[in-house]
Amino acid sequence: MSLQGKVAVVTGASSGIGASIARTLASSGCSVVIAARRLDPLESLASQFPTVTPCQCDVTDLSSFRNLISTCESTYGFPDILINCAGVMYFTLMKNCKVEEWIKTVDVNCKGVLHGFACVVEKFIERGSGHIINISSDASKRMFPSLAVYCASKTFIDVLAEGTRRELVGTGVKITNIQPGDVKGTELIMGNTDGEAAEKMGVEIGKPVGEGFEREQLLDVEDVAGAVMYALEAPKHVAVNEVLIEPRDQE
Ligand SMILES: NC(=O)C1=CN([C@@H]2O[C@H](COP(=O)(O)OP(=O)(O)OC[C@H]3O[C@@H](n4cnc5c(N)ncnc54)[C@H](OP(=O)(O)O)[C@@H]3O)[C@@H](O)[C@H]2O)C=CC1
Ligand SMILES: CC(=O)[C@H](N)C(=O)O
Repeated sequence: MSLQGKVAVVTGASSGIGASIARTLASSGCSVVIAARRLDPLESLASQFPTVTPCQCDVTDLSSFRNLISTCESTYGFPDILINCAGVMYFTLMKNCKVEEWIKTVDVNCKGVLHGFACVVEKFIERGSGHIINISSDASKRMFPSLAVYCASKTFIDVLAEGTRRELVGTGVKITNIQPGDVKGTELIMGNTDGEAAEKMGVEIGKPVGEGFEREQLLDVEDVAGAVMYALEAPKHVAVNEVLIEPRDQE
């Protein structure tokens, strides 16, 4: 299915995977509203494409998410596609009780996605079409030490999506979860604080994801954007419900 003329909203588009998805959609003929809390990187990305508009949004705040969808509606029309990509990941050992980081993980990764559903599902059903894509993680499929809360948050997304998908069978609405393994060069672990947990995972706090890994142990952001395109471009009668995409040499 061609994406020419479609309207998309991408959260978490100020860096990493979300920025790559936004670039790919814009290059494929979509009008895109890109969202995150940091406006500067959004504006810089938007300046490279005639049909990309930045919108500051905190996905943990429902009214902020509603404002994002209204901005899209008044600029390009109600979205055909919502990409829930905003997310945080903290390596934390449960014994170190980083409660604030646990709560933030739940707020962004779980509540943020729920807010996205709240803003589009009803209208998608009414229109008989619409596609929600969630950037989940392979951490929803297998547990990693030091990531209990993160794994739980991504499992929440998978279960939410599958439950909603079953409820919506026959409505024309599609929901896809993309479950990437380690992706190179994103800012996901920059703000981590539990040094003991990070050390256990063999990562250095303050460095982008993948420092010191072999090439075949990492995906590029474009690989994840490619998986998103695969799901979006599938024929109308095909639902790509999940895509587990990992680097060749990830254990
Ligand atoms: N890198 C990896 O190895 C993998 C990443 N993922 C998932 O991919 C997604 C993107 O992560 P990635 O690109 O790696 O990391 P980045 O840290 O580069 O991107 C995270 C994005 O989320 C945004 N964000 C964080 N909190 C909020 C918030 N409250 N409201 C709105 N936006 C927010 C950030 O923008 P800002 O700070 O400006 O708000 C940023 O744009 C996440 O959901 C992550 O879990 C999944 C599997 C593997
Ligand atoms: C658990 C992981 O490290 C996964 N690659 C992710 O970043 O979600």
